[in-house]
Amino acid sequence: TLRNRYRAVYPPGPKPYPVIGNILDMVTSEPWYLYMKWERLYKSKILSLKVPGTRIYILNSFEDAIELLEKRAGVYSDRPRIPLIEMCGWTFNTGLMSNNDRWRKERRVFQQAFKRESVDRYQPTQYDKVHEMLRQLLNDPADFAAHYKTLSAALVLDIMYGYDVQPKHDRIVQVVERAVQTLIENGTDPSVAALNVFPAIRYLPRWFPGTGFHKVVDECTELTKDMLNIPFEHVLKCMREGDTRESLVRSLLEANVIGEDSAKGIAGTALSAGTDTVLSVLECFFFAMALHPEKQRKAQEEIDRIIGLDRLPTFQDRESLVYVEAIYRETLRWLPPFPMTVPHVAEADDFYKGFFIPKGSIIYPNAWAMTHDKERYEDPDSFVPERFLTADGKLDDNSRIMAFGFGRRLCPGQHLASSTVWLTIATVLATLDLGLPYNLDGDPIKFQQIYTKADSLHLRPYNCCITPRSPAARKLIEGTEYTAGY
Ligand code: HEM
Repeated sequence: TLRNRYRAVYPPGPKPYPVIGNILDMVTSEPWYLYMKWERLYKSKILSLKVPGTRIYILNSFEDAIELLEKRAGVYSDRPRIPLIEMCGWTFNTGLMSNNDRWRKERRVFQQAFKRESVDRYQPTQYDKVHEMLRQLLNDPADFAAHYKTLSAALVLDIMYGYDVQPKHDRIVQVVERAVQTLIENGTDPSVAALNVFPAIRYLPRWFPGTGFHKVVDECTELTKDMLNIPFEHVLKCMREGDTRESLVRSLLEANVIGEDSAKGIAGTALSAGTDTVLSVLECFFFAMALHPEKQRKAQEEIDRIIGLDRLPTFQDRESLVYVEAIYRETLRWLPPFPMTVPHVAEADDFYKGFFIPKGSIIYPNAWAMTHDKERYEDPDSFVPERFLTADGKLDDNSRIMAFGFGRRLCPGQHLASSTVWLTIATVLATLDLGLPYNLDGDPIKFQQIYTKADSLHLRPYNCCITPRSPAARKLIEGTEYTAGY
Protein backbone atom coordinates (compact mmCIF):
# COMPACT_ATOMS: atom_id res chain seq x y z
CA THR A 1 0.00 0.00 0.00
CA LEU A 2 0.91 3.64 -0.22
CA ARG A 3 1.54 3.78 3.48
CA ASN A 4 3.97 0.87 3.39
CA ARG A 5 5.79 2.27 0.43
CA TYR A 6 6.44 5.55 2.22
CA ARG A 7 6.57 4.29 5.74
CA ALA A 8 10.28 4.60 6.32
CA VAL A 9 10.88 7.79 4.39
CA TYR A 10 11.11 10.68 6.79
CA PRO A 11 12.61 14.08 6.18
CA PRO A 12 16.30 14.26 7.10
CA GLY A 13 17.64 15.21 10.50
CA PRO A 14 20.32 14.20 12.97
CA LYS A 15 20.67 10.51 13.71
CA PRO A 16 18.50 9.52 16.70
CA TYR A 17 19.84 7.71 19.77
CA PRO A 18 18.03 4.62 21.02
CA VAL A 19 15.06 5.34 23.32
CA ILE A 20 15.57 9.10 23.70
CA GLY A 21 15.77 9.76 19.97
CA ASN A 22 16.87 13.30 19.17
CA ILE A 23 15.87 14.93 22.45
CA LEU A 24 19.43 15.94 23.26
CA ASP A 25 19.90 17.45 19.81
CA MET A 26 17.02 19.80 20.47
CA VAL A 27 18.02 21.15 23.83
CA THR A 28 19.27 24.55 22.85
CA SER A 29 18.29 28.13 23.23
CA GLU A 30 17.23 29.88 20.04
CA PRO A 31 16.55 26.58 18.23
CA TRP A 32 15.44 28.43 15.08
CA TYR A 33 19.12 29.06 14.26
CA LEU A 34 19.97 25.41 14.80
CA TYR A 35 17.19 24.34 12.41
CA MET A 36 18.50 26.74 9.78
CA LYS A 37 21.94 25.20 10.19
CA TRP A 38 20.43 21.74 9.73
CA GLU A 39 18.69 22.96 6.59
CA ARG A 40 22.12 23.65 5.08
CA LEU A 41 23.66 20.50 6.51
CA TYR A 42 20.92 18.14 5.33
CA LYS A 43 19.98 20.19 2.26
CA SER A 44 16.30 20.17 3.13
CA LYS A 45 13.80 22.79 4.27
CA ILE A 46 11.73 20.07 5.92
CA LEU A 47 13.48 18.36 8.80
CA SER A 48 12.38 15.65 11.15
CA LEU A 49 13.41 14.51 14.57
CA LYS A 50 12.58 11.35 16.44
CA VAL A 51 11.36 11.74 19.97
CA PRO A 52 9.93 8.90 22.06
CA GLY A 53 6.47 8.06 20.77
CA THR A 54 6.28 10.57 17.97
CA ARG A 55 8.14 12.70 15.46
CA ILE A 56 8.74 16.40 15.28
CA TYR A 57 8.75 18.08 11.87
CA ILE A 58 10.35 21.46 11.34
CA LEU A 59 9.12 23.54 8.40
CA ASN A 60 11.68 26.14 7.39
CA SER A 61 9.87 27.25 4.26
CA PHE A 62 6.78 29.40 3.94
CA GLU A 63 5.53 27.39 0.95
CA ASP A 64 5.57 24.12 2.89
CA ALA A 65 3.75 25.74 5.83
CA ILE A 66 1.04 27.02 3.46
CA GLU A 67 0.79 23.70 1.68
CA LEU A 68 0.44 21.65 4.85
CA LEU A 69 -1.10 23.92 7.49
CA GLU A 70 -3.44 25.90 5.20
CA LYS A 71 -4.23 23.84 2.11
CA ARG A 72 -4.45 20.69 4.25
CA ALA A 73 -5.90 22.43 7.30
CA GLY A 74 -8.31 19.51 7.75
CA VAL A 75 -5.33 17.42 8.82
CA TYR A 76 -3.11 19.93 10.64
CA SER A 77 -5.29 21.91 13.05
CA ASP A 78 -4.63 20.03 16.28
CA ARG A 79 -2.21 20.99 19.07
CA PRO A 80 0.20 18.78 20.99
CA ARG A 81 -0.47 17.90 24.59
CA ILE A 82 2.29 19.47 26.59
CA PRO A 83 2.28 18.06 30.13
CA LEU A 84 4.08 21.02 31.68
CA ILE A 85 1.42 23.34 30.32
CA GLU A 86 -1.38 21.16 31.65
CA MET A 87 0.31 20.75 35.00
CA CYS A 88 0.53 24.51 35.38
CA GLY A 89 -3.21 24.90 34.93
CA TRP A 90 -3.02 26.23 31.38
CA THR A 91 -5.82 23.99 30.15
CA PHE A 92 -7.95 27.18 30.12
CA ASN A 93 -5.98 28.44 27.13
CA THR A 94 -7.98 28.37 23.90
CA GLY A 95 -4.80 28.51 21.83
CA LEU A 96 -3.43 25.34 23.36
CA MET A 97 -6.62 23.26 23.24
CA SER A 98 -6.93 20.22 21.00
CA ASN A 99 -9.12 20.47 17.96
CA ASN A 100 -12.35 19.82 19.87
CA ASP A 101 -15.80 21.37 20.42
CA ARG A 102 -14.69 23.66 23.20
CA TRP A 103 -11.82 25.04 21.11
CA ARG A 104 -14.12 25.60 18.12
CA LYS A 105 -16.67 27.45 20.27
CA GLU A 106 -14.10 29.65 21.92
CA ARG A 107 -12.22 30.30 18.72
CA ARG A 108 -15.52 31.53 17.22
CA VAL A 109 -15.81 34.02 20.08
CA PHE A 110 -12.31 35.32 19.28
CA GLN A 111 -13.08 35.58 15.61
CA GLN A 112 -16.31 37.45 16.21
CA ALA A 113 -14.73 39.85 18.65
CA PHE A 114 -11.52 40.50 16.72
CA LYS A 115 -12.24 40.06 13.03
CA ARG A 116 -11.26 42.89 10.74
CA GLU A 117 -14.71 44.50 10.77
CA SER A 118 -15.03 44.22 14.56
CA VAL A 119 -11.80 45.79 15.71
CA ASP A 120 -12.82 49.33 14.76
CA ARG A 121 -14.90 49.42 17.91
CA TYR A 122 -11.71 49.29 19.98
CA GLN A 123 -10.22 52.37 18.34
CA PRO A 124 -11.20 54.78 21.16
CA THR A 125 -9.43 52.49 23.63
CA GLN A 126 -6.41 52.23 21.36
CA TYR A 127 -6.10 56.02 21.03
CA ASP A 128 -6.57 56.38 24.74
CA LYS A 129 -3.86 53.87 25.68
CA VAL A 130 -1.36 54.85 22.98
CA HIS A 131 -1.70 58.55 23.84
CA GLU A 132 -1.26 57.73 27.51
CA MET A 133 2.00 56.02 26.55
CA LEU A 134 3.13 59.09 24.58
CA ARG A 135 2.58 61.27 27.64
CA GLN A 136 4.56 58.86 29.78
CA LEU A 137 7.37 58.84 27.22
CA LEU A 138 7.42 62.62 27.32
CA ASN A 139 7.38 62.95 31.10
CA ASP A 140 9.54 60.01 32.06
CA PRO A 141 11.62 59.10 28.98
CA ALA A 142 14.35 57.21 30.83
CA ASP A 143 11.87 54.49 31.74
CA PHE A 144 10.60 54.13 28.17
CA ALA A 145 10.47 50.33 28.26
CA ALA A 146 8.03 50.41 31.19
CA HIS A 147 5.66 52.57 29.18
CA TYR A 148 5.22 50.34 26.17
CA LYS A 149 5.02 47.37 28.50
CA THR A 150 2.11 49.07 30.22
CA LEU A 151 0.47 49.77 26.86
CA SER A 152 0.64 46.13 25.77
CA ALA A 153 -1.23 44.97 28.89
CA ALA A 154 -3.48 48.01 29.26
CA LEU A 155 -5.21 47.45 25.95
CA VAL A 156 -6.18 43.83 26.53
CA LEU A 157 -7.13 44.47 30.17
CA ASP A 158 -9.42 47.27 29.08
CA ILE A 159 -11.06 45.37 26.23
CA MET A 160 -11.47 42.08 28.06
CA TYR A 161 -12.19 43.28 31.60
CA GLY A 162 -12.86 47.00 31.50
CA TYR A 163 -9.88 47.38 33.81
CA ASP A 164 -7.81 50.58 33.89
CA VAL A 165 -4.15 49.96 34.62
CA GLN A 166 -1.87 52.15 36.70
CA PRO A 167 0.79 53.87 34.58
CA LYS A 168 3.50 51.93 36.45
CA HIS A 169 3.81 48.89 38.69
CA ASP A 170 0.19 47.83 38.18
CA ARG A 171 -0.49 44.71 40.22
CA ILE A 172 -2.40 42.89 37.49
CA VAL A 173 0.16 43.78 34.82
CA GLN A 174 2.87 42.28 37.00
CA VAL A 175 0.91 39.09 37.63
CA VAL A 176 0.26 38.59 33.90
CA GLU A 177 3.86 39.26 33.00
CA ARG A 178 5.22 36.80 35.51
CA ALA A 179 2.67 34.10 34.69
CA VAL A 180 3.32 34.29 30.95
CA GLN A 181 7.07 34.65 31.24
CA THR A 182 7.44 31.73 33.66
CA LEU A 183 5.48 29.49 31.36
CA ILE A 184 7.09 30.60 28.12
CA GLU A 185 10.59 30.26 29.48
CA ASN A 186 9.92 26.75 30.67
CA GLY A 187 7.15 25.28 28.65
CA THR A 188 7.25 26.03 24.94
CA ASP A 189 10.58 24.49 24.03
CA PRO A 190 10.28 21.59 21.59
CA SER A 191 12.32 19.49 23.99
CA VAL A 192 9.64 20.02 26.63
CA ALA A 193 6.97 19.06 24.10
CA ALA A 194 8.84 15.80 23.89
CA LEU A 195 8.10 15.18 27.56
CA ASN A 196 4.69 14.36 26.22
CA VAL A 197 5.62 10.74 26.11
CA PHE A 198 6.96 10.60 29.66
CA PRO A 199 3.89 11.91 31.49
CA ALA A 200 4.90 9.68 34.40
CA ILE A 201 7.61 12.20 35.20
CA ARG A 202 5.02 14.29 36.95
CA TYR A 203 4.56 11.61 39.60
CA LEU A 204 8.23 11.43 40.53
CA PRO A 205 8.86 12.51 44.09
CA ARG A 206 10.15 16.00 44.61
CA TRP A 207 13.60 14.90 45.80
CA PHE A 208 14.19 12.90 42.60
CA PRO A 209 17.17 14.28 40.65
CA GLY A 210 16.16 16.28 37.61
CA THR A 211 12.67 17.10 38.80
CA GLY A 212 13.44 20.72 39.57
CA PHE A 213 10.50 21.54 37.40
CA HIS A 214 8.16 20.82 40.35
CA LYS A 215 9.21 24.18 41.69
CA VAL A 216 8.53 25.77 38.33
CA VAL A 217 5.15 24.07 38.22
CA ASP A 218 4.12 25.24 41.69
CA GLU A 219 5.13 28.80 40.98
CA CYS A 220 3.50 28.76 37.58
CA THR A 221 0.24 27.28 38.91
CA GLU A 222 -0.11 29.99 41.53
CA LEU A 223 0.63 32.79 39.05
CA THR A 224 -1.78 31.31 36.54
CA LYS A 225 -4.62 31.22 39.06
CA ASP A 226 -3.99 34.86 39.91
CA MET A 227 -3.86 35.84 36.26
CA LEU A 228 -7.20 34.17 35.60
CA ASN A 229 -9.00 35.19 38.77
CA ILE A 230 -7.89 38.67 39.77
CA PRO A 231 -9.06 40.58 36.67
CA PHE A 232 -12.13 38.34 36.36
CA GLU A 233 -13.18 39.19 39.92
CA HIS A 234 -12.86 42.83 38.94
CA VAL A 235 -15.58 42.35 36.31
CA LEU A 236 -17.87 40.55 38.74
CA LYS A 237 -17.38 43.29 41.29
CA CYS A 238 -18.18 46.02 38.75
CA MET A 239 -21.33 44.16 37.73
CA ARG A 240 -22.43 43.74 41.34
CA GLU A 241 -21.87 47.39 42.05
CA GLY A 242 -23.88 48.56 39.07
CA ASP A 243 -20.88 49.96 37.15
CA THR A 244 -21.93 50.23 33.49
CA ARG A 245 -18.47 49.87 32.01
CA GLU A 246 -18.44 47.45 29.08
CA SER A 247 -16.03 44.60 28.50
CA LEU A 248 -15.90 41.40 26.50
CA VAL A 249 -16.06 39.26 29.64
CA ARG A 250 -19.11 41.15 30.81
CA SER A 251 -20.92 40.74 27.52
CA LEU A 252 -20.07 37.02 27.46
CA LEU A 253 -21.42 36.61 30.99
CA GLU A 254 -24.54 38.61 30.22
CA ALA A 255 -25.23 36.76 26.98
CA ASN A 256 -24.76 33.56 28.97
CA VAL A 257 -24.12 31.26 26.01
CA ILE A 258 -20.59 30.13 26.67
CA GLY A 259 -20.46 29.58 30.45
CA GLU A 260 -18.40 31.25 33.12
CA ASP A 261 -15.45 28.89 32.74
CA SER A 262 -15.06 29.62 29.06
CA ALA A 263 -15.53 33.36 29.57
CA LYS A 264 -12.75 33.33 32.13
CA GLY A 265 -10.55 31.17 29.94
CA ILE A 266 -11.07 33.27 26.84
CA ALA A 267 -10.09 36.43 28.70
CA GLY A 268 -7.05 34.68 30.21
CA THR A 269 -6.12 33.48 26.73
CA ALA A 270 -6.27 36.99 25.33
CA LEU A 271 -4.10 38.21 28.18
CA SER A 272 -1.50 35.53 27.74
CA ALA A 273 -1.52 35.55 23.92
CA GLY A 274 -1.95 39.27 23.36
CA THR A 275 0.23 40.99 25.95
CA ASP A 276 3.68 39.48 25.76
CA THR A 277 3.56 39.29 21.95
CA VAL A 278 2.60 42.92 21.43
CA LEU A 279 5.25 43.90 23.96
CA SER A 280 7.87 41.96 22.03
CA VAL A 281 6.96 43.75 18.79
CA LEU A 282 7.05 47.16 20.47
CA GLU A 283 10.47 46.38 21.94
CA CYS A 284 11.74 45.48 18.50
CA PHE A 285 10.27 48.61 16.94
CA PHE A 286 11.85 50.95 19.51
CA PHE A 287 15.16 49.16 19.20
CA ALA A 288 15.13 49.18 15.40
CA MET A 289 14.42 52.91 15.40
CA ALA A 290 17.13 53.62 17.95
CA LEU A 291 19.61 51.69 15.81
CA HIS A 292 18.55 53.46 12.62
CA PRO A 293 18.09 57.22 12.98
CA GLU A 294 18.01 57.50 9.18
CA LYS A 295 14.86 55.36 9.03
CA GLN A 296 13.24 57.55 11.69
CA ARG A 297 13.98 60.63 9.58
CA LYS A 298 12.53 59.01 6.49
CA ALA A 299 9.29 58.09 8.27
CA GLN A 300 9.08 61.52 9.87
CA GLU A 301 9.42 63.22 6.49
CA GLU A 302 6.56 61.10 5.22
CA ILE A 303 4.37 61.88 8.22
CA ASP A 304 5.11 65.62 8.06
CA ARG A 305 4.42 65.70 4.33
CA ILE A 306 1.14 63.81 4.47
CA ILE A 307 -0.31 64.73 7.84
CA GLY A 308 1.39 68.03 8.63
CA LEU A 309 2.58 69.18 12.01
CA ASP A 310 -0.66 70.15 13.66
CA ARG A 311 -2.24 66.83 14.47
CA LEU A 312 -1.36 63.26 15.41
CA PRO A 313 -1.72 60.36 12.96
CA THR A 314 -5.03 58.50 13.11
CA PHE A 315 -6.17 55.16 11.71
CA GLN A 316 -7.55 56.98 8.67
CA ASP A 317 -3.96 57.80 7.70
CA ARG A 318 -2.78 54.21 7.60
CA GLU A 319 -3.21 53.72 3.87
CA SER A 320 -1.37 56.87 2.92
CA LEU A 321 1.66 56.33 5.17
CA VAL A 322 3.49 53.84 3.01
CA TYR A 323 6.87 53.97 4.69
CA VAL A 324 5.33 53.65 8.16
CA GLU A 325 3.53 50.53 6.89
CA ALA A 326 6.84 49.17 5.61
CA ILE A 327 8.36 49.72 9.08
CA TYR A 328 5.44 47.78 10.58
CA ARG A 329 5.97 44.84 8.22
CA GLU A 330 9.73 44.91 8.66
CA THR A 331 9.51 44.89 12.46
CA LEU A 332 7.45 41.68 12.42
CA ARG A 333 9.71 40.17 9.80
CA TRP A 334 12.98 41.10 11.48
CA LEU A 335 12.17 39.72 14.94
CA PRO A 336 8.97 37.62 14.96
CA PRO A 337 7.84 37.36 18.63
CA PHE A 338 7.41 33.58 18.53
CA PRO A 339 10.22 32.49 16.21
CA MET A 340 8.89 28.91 16.17
CA THR A 341 5.22 30.08 16.30
CA VAL A 342 3.01 27.49 18.02
CA PRO A 343 3.13 23.81 17.01
CA HIS A 344 0.34 22.09 15.07
CA VAL A 345 -0.33 18.35 15.15
CA ALA A 346 -1.25 15.98 12.32
CA GLU A 347 -4.60 14.31 12.96
CA ALA A 348 -4.16 11.69 10.24
CA ASP A 349 -1.35 10.01 8.30
CA ASP A 350 -0.17 12.20 5.46
CA PHE A 351 2.37 12.16 2.64
CA TYR A 352 4.17 15.20 1.39
CA LYS A 353 6.97 15.56 -1.15
CA GLY A 354 7.63 11.85 -0.80
CA PHE A 355 7.85 11.98 2.99
CA PHE A 356 5.61 10.18 5.42
CA ILE A 357 4.02 12.27 8.19
CA PRO A 358 2.30 9.90 10.62
CA LYS A 359 -0.76 10.84 12.64
CA GLY A 360 0.29 12.53 15.89
CA SER A 361 3.41 14.18 14.45
CA ILE A 362 4.19 17.60 15.88
CA ILE A 363 4.76 20.31 13.27
CA TYR A 364 6.80 23.40 14.09
CA PRO A 365 6.63 26.19 11.51
CA ASN A 366 10.00 27.94 11.87
CA ALA A 367 8.78 31.50 11.29
CA TRP A 368 12.26 32.84 11.89
CA ALA A 369 13.70 30.73 9.06
CA MET A 370 10.86 31.91 6.79
CA THR A 371 11.34 35.59 7.54
CA HIS A 372 15.14 35.25 7.26
CA ASP A 373 15.08 33.19 4.08
CA LYS A 374 17.80 34.62 1.83
CA GLU A 375 15.93 33.58 -1.29
CA ARG A 376 12.99 35.71 -0.22
CA TYR A 377 14.68 38.58 1.63
CA GLU A 378 18.04 39.98 0.69
CA ASP A 379 20.32 40.54 3.69
CA PRO A 380 17.62 39.25 6.04
CA ASP A 381 19.37 40.13 9.31
CA SER A 382 19.30 43.85 8.54
CA PHE A 383 16.35 46.09 9.29
CA VAL A 384 15.38 47.44 5.86
CA PRO A 385 11.75 48.63 5.52
CA GLU A 386 12.51 49.57 1.90
CA ARG A 387 12.42 45.90 0.98
CA PHE A 388 8.60 46.14 1.02
CA LEU A 389 8.51 49.04 -1.43
CA THR A 390 8.43 48.84 -5.19
CA ALA A 391 10.73 50.88 -7.44
CA ASP A 392 8.09 53.62 -7.69
CA GLY A 393 7.70 53.88 -3.92
CA LYS A 394 4.48 51.90 -3.48
CA LEU A 395 3.97 49.03 -1.06
CA ASP A 396 4.55 45.66 -2.69
CA ASP A 397 1.97 42.89 -2.32
CA ASN A 398 4.04 40.98 0.22
CA SER A 399 1.66 41.79 3.07
CA ARG A 400 1.36 38.38 4.66
CA ILE A 401 2.74 38.51 8.19
CA MET A 402 4.21 35.08 8.84
CA ALA A 403 4.64 35.88 12.56
CA PHE A 404 0.88 35.37 13.00
CA GLY A 405 1.04 31.68 12.13
CA PHE A 406 -1.01 29.50 9.80
CA GLY A 407 -4.29 27.88 8.86
CA ARG A 408 -7.17 27.34 11.23
CA ARG A 409 -4.91 28.26 14.14
CA LEU A 410 -3.83 31.56 12.61
CA CYS A 411 -3.73 34.28 15.26
CA PRO A 412 -7.28 35.63 15.65
CA GLY A 413 -5.88 38.71 17.43
CA GLN A 414 -3.87 39.83 14.40
CA HIS A 415 -6.05 42.80 13.42
CA LEU A 416 -6.07 44.18 16.93
CA ALA A 417 -2.33 43.62 17.27
CA SER A 418 -1.64 45.14 13.88
CA SER A 419 -3.62 48.32 14.51
CA THR A 420 -2.19 48.81 18.01
CA VAL A 421 1.37 48.39 16.81
CA TRP A 422 0.73 50.59 13.77
CA LEU A 423 -0.74 53.44 15.84
CA THR A 424 2.23 53.25 18.21
CA ILE A 425 4.72 53.38 15.34
CA ALA A 426 2.98 56.28 13.63
CA THR A 427 2.42 58.46 16.71
CA VAL A 428 5.85 57.82 18.25
CA LEU A 429 7.59 58.74 15.00
CA ALA A 430 5.35 61.77 14.52
CA THR A 431 6.29 63.26 17.87
CA LEU A 432 9.53 61.83 19.27
CA ASP A 433 13.18 61.36 18.38
CA LEU A 434 14.89 58.22 19.62
CA GLY A 435 18.64 58.43 20.26
CA LEU A 436 21.18 55.66 19.60
CA PRO A 437 21.00 52.71 21.98
CA TYR A 438 23.71 52.35 24.63
CA ASN A 439 24.19 49.79 27.37
CA LEU A 440 23.91 50.33 31.08
CA ASP A 441 27.66 51.20 31.19
CA GLY A 442 27.12 53.89 28.59
CA ASP A 443 28.72 52.06 25.63
CA PRO A 444 27.00 51.95 22.24
CA ILE A 445 25.40 48.58 21.47
CA LYS A 446 24.69 46.55 18.39
CA PHE A 447 22.02 44.07 17.43
CA GLN A 448 23.89 40.88 18.38
CA GLN A 449 24.38 41.88 21.97
CA ILE A 450 20.81 42.11 23.03
CA TYR A 451 19.08 38.76 22.97
CA THR A 452 17.58 37.05 25.98
CA LYS A 453 17.36 33.29 25.97
CA ALA A 454 13.66 32.70 26.21
CA ASP A 455 11.58 31.28 23.39
CA SER A 456 9.55 34.41 23.06
CA LEU A 457 11.75 37.23 21.98
CA HIS A 458 12.63 39.99 24.35
CA LEU A 459 15.48 42.40 24.31
CA ARG A 460 17.88 43.00 27.14
CA PRO A 461 17.40 46.38 28.79
CA TYR A 462 19.30 49.24 27.19
CA ASN A 463 19.34 53.00 27.42
CA CYS A 464 18.11 55.44 24.85
CA CYS A 465 17.42 59.19 24.94
CA ILE A 466 13.87 59.99 23.89
CA THR A 467 13.04 63.62 23.26
CA PRO A 468 10.15 65.50 21.64
CA ARG A 469 10.87 66.36 18.00
CA SER A 470 9.83 69.98 18.48
CA PRO A 471 7.89 72.26 20.84
CA ALA A 472 4.88 71.68 18.58
CA ALA A 473 5.23 67.92 18.94
CA ARG A 474 5.39 68.31 22.71
CA LYS A 475 2.16 70.31 22.59
CA LEU A 476 0.46 67.61 20.50
CA ILE A 477 1.35 65.01 23.08
CA GLU A 478 0.29 67.16 25.99
CA GLY A 479 -2.98 67.96 24.24
CA THR A 480 -3.99 64.28 24.21
CA GLU A 481 -4.76 64.53 27.90
CA TYR A 482 -7.97 66.39 26.95
CA THR A 483 -8.96 64.47 23.82
CA ALA A 484 -8.55 61.02 25.35
CA GLY A 485 -10.17 58.36 23.22
CA TYR A 486 -11.68 60.68 20.61
C1 HEM B 1 1.91 41.03 17.40
C2 HEM B 1 1.20 40.35 18.24
C3 HEM B 1 0.86 38.89 18.09
C4 HEM B 1 1.55 37.89 17.47
C5 HEM B 1 2.89 37.98 16.74
C6 HEM B 1 0.76 36.69 17.62
C7 HEM B 1 1.16 35.45 17.12
C8 HEM B 1 0.40 34.30 17.23
C9 HEM B 1 0.81 33.01 16.71
C10 HEM B 1 2.09 32.70 15.97
C11 HEM B 1 -0.18 32.14 17.02
C12 HEM B 1 -0.21 30.65 16.66
C13 HEM B 1 -0.69 30.47 15.24
C14 HEM B 1 -0.57 29.06 14.73
O1 HEM B 1 -0.76 28.12 15.49
O2 HEM B 1 -0.27 28.85 13.54
C15 HEM B 1 -1.20 32.87 17.73
C16 HEM B 1 -2.36 32.29 18.22
C17 HEM B 1 -3.29 33.00 18.96
N1 HEM B 1 -3.30 34.34 19.22
FE1 HEM B 1 -1.92 35.70 18.66
N2 HEM B 1 -0.37 36.97 18.30
C18 HEM B 1 -0.37 38.31 18.61
C19 HEM B 1 -1.36 39.01 19.29
C20 HEM B 1 -2.53 38.49 19.75
C21 HEM B 1 -3.59 39.22 20.41
C22 HEM B 1 -3.58 40.73 20.66
C23 HEM B 1 -4.56 38.33 20.74
C24 HEM B 1 -5.89 38.51 21.44
C25 HEM B 1 -6.59 39.53 21.52
C26 HEM B 1 -4.12 37.03 20.29
C27 HEM B 1 -4.83 35.85 20.44
C28 HEM B 1 -4.43 34.63 19.97
C29 HEM B 1 -5.17 33.39 20.18
C30 HEM B 1 -6.49 33.24 20.93
C31 HEM B 1 -4.46 32.37 19.55
C32 HEM B 1 -4.81 30.88 19.50
C33 HEM B 1 -5.48 30.53 18.20
C34 HEM B 1 -5.88 29.07 18.13
O3 HEM B 1 -5.12 28.20 18.57
O4 HEM B 1 -6.97 28.80 17.62
N3 HEM B 1 -2.89 37.16 19.68
N4 HEM B 1 -0.83 34.18 17.84
